[in-house]
Amino acid sequence: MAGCDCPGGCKPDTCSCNYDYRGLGLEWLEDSGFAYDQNGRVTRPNNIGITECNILCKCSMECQNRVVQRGREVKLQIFMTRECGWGLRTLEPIPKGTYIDSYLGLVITRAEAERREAEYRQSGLSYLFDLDFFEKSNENSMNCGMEKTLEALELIESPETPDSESAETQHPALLQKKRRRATRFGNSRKRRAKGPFTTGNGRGQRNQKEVEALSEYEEIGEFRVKQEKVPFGYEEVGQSSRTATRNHSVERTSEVSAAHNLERSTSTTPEDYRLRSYSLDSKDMGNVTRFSNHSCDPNLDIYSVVTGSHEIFTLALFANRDITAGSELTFSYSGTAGLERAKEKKKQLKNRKNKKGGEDTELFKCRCGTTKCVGYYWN
Ligand SMILES: C[S@@+](CC[C@H](N)C(=O)[O-])C[C@H]1O[C@@H](n2cnc3c(N)ncnc32)[C@H](O)[C@@H]1O
Repeated sequence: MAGCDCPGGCKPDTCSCNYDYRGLGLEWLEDSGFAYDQNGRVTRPNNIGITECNILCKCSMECQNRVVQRGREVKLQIFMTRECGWGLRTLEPIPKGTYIDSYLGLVITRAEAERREAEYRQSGLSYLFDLDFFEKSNENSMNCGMEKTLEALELIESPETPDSESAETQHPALLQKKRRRATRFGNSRKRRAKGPFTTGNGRGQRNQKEVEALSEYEEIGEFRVKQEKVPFGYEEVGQSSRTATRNHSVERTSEVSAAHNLERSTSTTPEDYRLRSYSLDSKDMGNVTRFSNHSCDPNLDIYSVVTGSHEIFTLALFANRDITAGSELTFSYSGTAGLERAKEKKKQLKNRKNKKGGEDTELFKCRCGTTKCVGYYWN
């Protein structure tokens, strides 16, 4: 993690936290200013990550490049909707581009998320959110923003110093690219661990008994990290692979599932790649955003925002249009680029319905009631 030291305050052209995408030849992103305007409203599309100034920067909290970390300012209310259970609405008008709040929850491995998803199907209520922004950027051509950034960054990365930890190589796009490159050149040092409960800290491997003997929590600086047994074990040799999220406040998540050995492993197969991803679960820990329902015509968009460590990004919700007081606040569970996937899912579910009686079809039936409703959502 690196901080900026801008004399006289941060300026988009000189602040090292603001990567100048225009300089990389990305004509599609005309605005090379900060991600936020003077009023703190987001100006970029949400298919590209935002890096805010952080705790190591010399600028104050008033800096134009700090919005999400200042927290929620909009008055919200949880209410009972007609069709979708509890929902979230605004008590005041919200101008387009305004930051609403961030989707918070317990960080768990993808494998654990899959286990919980099966459980949540019984109740029909799920609070899981996949942290797959970079994963989807790689595999989904619709998410061209990050893909183009990756291509452009490839041009400036120095081949002599691929492992340098400079500010530039700490950029999430580059971190991801480094991982991709490691995969491409087959220099992965990951190998499958011996047992299902084995964890590794990068310097050695712990057996199941040792894992059970570990204290439940570790205090690591400002982070509170919970060690968890993970159903799938991978050992990463030679790299520390700890992950954590900020303990923001009582309302915010204070626990983190640290599946040490899944983090930073370089993928060898699509299955490895999938399993090393993370998800958020806000069922037991989270904030008001956990009550935000899905809509096929949402008034909020989700942005991946880095406010500190690049290990875990924040899922920040911004208004994608002017919103009137009293309106329900919704986002697309399928992602901005996910409508096609939702339609595809609809087809698959219909086929399954013909074979099995259609329980799943009902489970993901969308009740957003908008004119753009595609009938089903997929989360
Ligand atoms: C993150 S929670 C949202 C809050 C939830 N409505 C509640 O009462 O706690 C997601 C769950 O809300 C319901 N839901 C959200 N959007 C929906 C929609 N468009 N159609 C049907 N159900 C929806 C589903 O049960 C889904 O699993």
